Amino acid sequence: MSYDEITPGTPALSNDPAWPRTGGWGAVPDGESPIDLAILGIPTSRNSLSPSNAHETPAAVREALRRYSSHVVTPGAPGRRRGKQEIVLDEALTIVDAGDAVDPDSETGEAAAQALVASLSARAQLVVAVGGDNSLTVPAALGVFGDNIETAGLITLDAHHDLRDGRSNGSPVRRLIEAGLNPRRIVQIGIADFANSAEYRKRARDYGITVIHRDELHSRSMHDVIDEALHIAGSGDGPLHVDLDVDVCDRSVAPGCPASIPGGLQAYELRLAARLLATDPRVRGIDIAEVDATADTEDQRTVRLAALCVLEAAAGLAKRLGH
Ligand SMILES: N=CN[C@@H](CCC(=O)O)C(=O)O
Repeated sequence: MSYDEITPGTPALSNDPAWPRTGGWGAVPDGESPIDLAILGIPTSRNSLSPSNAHETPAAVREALRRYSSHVVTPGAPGRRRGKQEIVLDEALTIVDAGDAVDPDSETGEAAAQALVASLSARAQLVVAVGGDNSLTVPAALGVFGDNIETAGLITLDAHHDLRDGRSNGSPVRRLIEAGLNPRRIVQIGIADFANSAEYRKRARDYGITVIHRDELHSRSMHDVIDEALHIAGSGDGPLHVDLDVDVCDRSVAPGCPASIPGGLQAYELRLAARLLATDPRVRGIDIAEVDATADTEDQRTVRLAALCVLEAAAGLAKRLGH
């Protein structure tokens, strides 16, 4: 679908040279020149517990990115007006699009996706992997951790523990622990009632995972929550990976996620979390999971939120790099 098809009646807007659009980033250049931000698609969907066409989402997110400008006013310290800076992401950062991993639902495809993330991570300050169902978190995180899994940490924004048995979108956190990730450096933000079970809650407790329940987020600022998460996940001084499962959001803003429920985070809360996390230099990878573009029938609002999370990650990275 072209940009003009999804915005009928606004051809002038799409052609305004004074309002350049983001996205459309080039492929990874040959050689070893450094990259600031690398994005790729990891289109997992076949092992999803709920039937999902999440494999169609990376392409939809790329299309949605074309709606937005990369103009950002980066905030100063919380509550302070000083320190604000105005930047254009596409000018401040070297951003590349590495395309999509092939058949990441299969074991060999998952290993190849992990290798692709690892190669990007060796060159880029931050890798953003667009899913795909939540099983993409395994190759995305393992690729980012590389040989440093023993010191690594994981932060999830997710309504679910993802500690199920087997291989699905409900098991990536357990699989990462079994691969060697220390569960005491896992922080799960936004775990929701009526979306998990006593058994999986017990697993989280037994592992020593830090759980910040959805209801806690009503009385704490996102800045405070993210600070705590970074402190715990980063305690090994190793690389951090962030899983943004969009089903942590309220169903009204994330209808394209099979498992989003009423009462979740607002869109701005997920966006703020993405930006704050990307600002920290220990965060080397972020994935965006569980959006099924074909179920996003309202007005593409879930795909648009996923695209904005990519841009928030870029804005956080720009701040990290001093822009
Ligand atoms: N990350 C998502 N986990 C959910 C998936 C549910 C679904 O696909 O319906 C879970 O384990 O319950």
